[in-house]
Amino acid sequence: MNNLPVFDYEDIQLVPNKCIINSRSEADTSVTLGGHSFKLPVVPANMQTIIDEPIAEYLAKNGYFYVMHRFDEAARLPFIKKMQEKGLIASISVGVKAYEYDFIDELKAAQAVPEFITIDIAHGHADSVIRMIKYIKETIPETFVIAGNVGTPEGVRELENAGADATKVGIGPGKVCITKVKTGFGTGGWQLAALRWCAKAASKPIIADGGIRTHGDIAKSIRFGATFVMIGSLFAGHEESPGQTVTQDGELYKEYFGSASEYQKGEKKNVEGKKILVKHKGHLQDTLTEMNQDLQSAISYAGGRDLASLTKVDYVIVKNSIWNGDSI
Ligand SMILES: NC(=O)C1=CN([C@@H]2O[C@H](COP(=O)(O)OP(=O)(O)OC[C@H]3O[C@@H](n4cnc5c(N)ncnc54)[C@H](OP(=O)(O)O)[C@@H]3O)[C@@H](O)[C@H]2O)C=CC1
Ligand SMILES: Nc1nc2c(ncn2[C@@H]2O[C@H](COP(=O)(O)O)[C@@H](O)[C@H]2O)c(=O)[nH]1
Repeated sequence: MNNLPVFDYEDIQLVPNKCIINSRSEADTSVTLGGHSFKLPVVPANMQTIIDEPIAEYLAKNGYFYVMHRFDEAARLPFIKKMQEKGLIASISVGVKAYEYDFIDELKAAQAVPEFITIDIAHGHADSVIRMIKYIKETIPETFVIAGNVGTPEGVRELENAGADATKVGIGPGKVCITKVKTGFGTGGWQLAALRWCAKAASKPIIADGGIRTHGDIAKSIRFGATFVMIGSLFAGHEESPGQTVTQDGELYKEYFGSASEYQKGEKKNVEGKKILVKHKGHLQDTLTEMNQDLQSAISYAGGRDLASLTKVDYVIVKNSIWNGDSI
């Protein structure tokens, strides 16, 4: 562990290879998860200020993966039914409290089995999560289970061994996360190295969660072992984003708060998240389109035609020098 190379997104640059395509539009950014193909290896975070039902429906209809948040518990069953009636993928989140076991039973009884369930817990390397993975797999085995979050190879292995179909890596690298300062723990500041460490132990897909600040970080995540990346802050500022719109000094902003913030919890207990304002930045589809183009360009620099080409490129560690004082 003490010999583990420690770096984060801003410390890494990928090294270009000879280009083999004639146009970036030839590069294929599609990815498969749970037997379904998606346009981009990117999923908006399952947080209340990032995703709501209209966004989920938009993403599913347009070939993008989504994970609905778990904070409107009663809405989940009707949501699954509505999506499936429309022929769309149902992808929801659950916690680990006792009533969530009843909810899984309810899904089975109602024959409303979602294609994807994400077990969404701060400290996912836990017996409570292992029990829930096993219960879902016993009760509704056809559901693809994503479990997390973890930050170590042991965490990945234990959740995979319990039956998780994919694991989510990232403890505390999020933009509205305060876990690292409140507890002293996590992968904040070395998320990319933690991803690499975890990916080496994984035998199933990994979703890198938190800390993505630029579109180039998506390519870097894939280089270091992620199949998907989960992103909050870059999706928080859209016209469609569910967060409250706020005007300050004549500028438009959107609220973005942590799932463990007091704004989410409604009380100041075990708070590990905060609220920030994110600059309003137009429409969701514009960001998805730009991410797609940037990832196509990354694939061309990797010297390939698809995401697999990113997984083998060389890289250099350039400690904190990527910005060189620049900004986008
Ligand atoms: N990715 C990340 O770094 C983090 C993400 N979050 C997000 O915040 C939300 C709330 O998470 P969470 O608090 O887990 O959800 P819940 O409030 O639903 O807690 C789930 C269960 O786990 C218990 N629990 C929570 N944290 C711990 C812990 N550190 N040790 C032992 N038991 C624990 C809780 O009990 P009790 O509350 O009594 O301890 C509760 O029974 C989630 O959406 C999560 O993704 C939060 C922090 C970090
Ligand atoms: N420590 C906390 N982490 C949180 C909280 N709410 C969400 N999250 C995690 O952050 C990512 C999004 O990160 P970003 O850098 O892309 O903005 C999200 O998917 C969760 O894993 C929280 O309250 N505390």
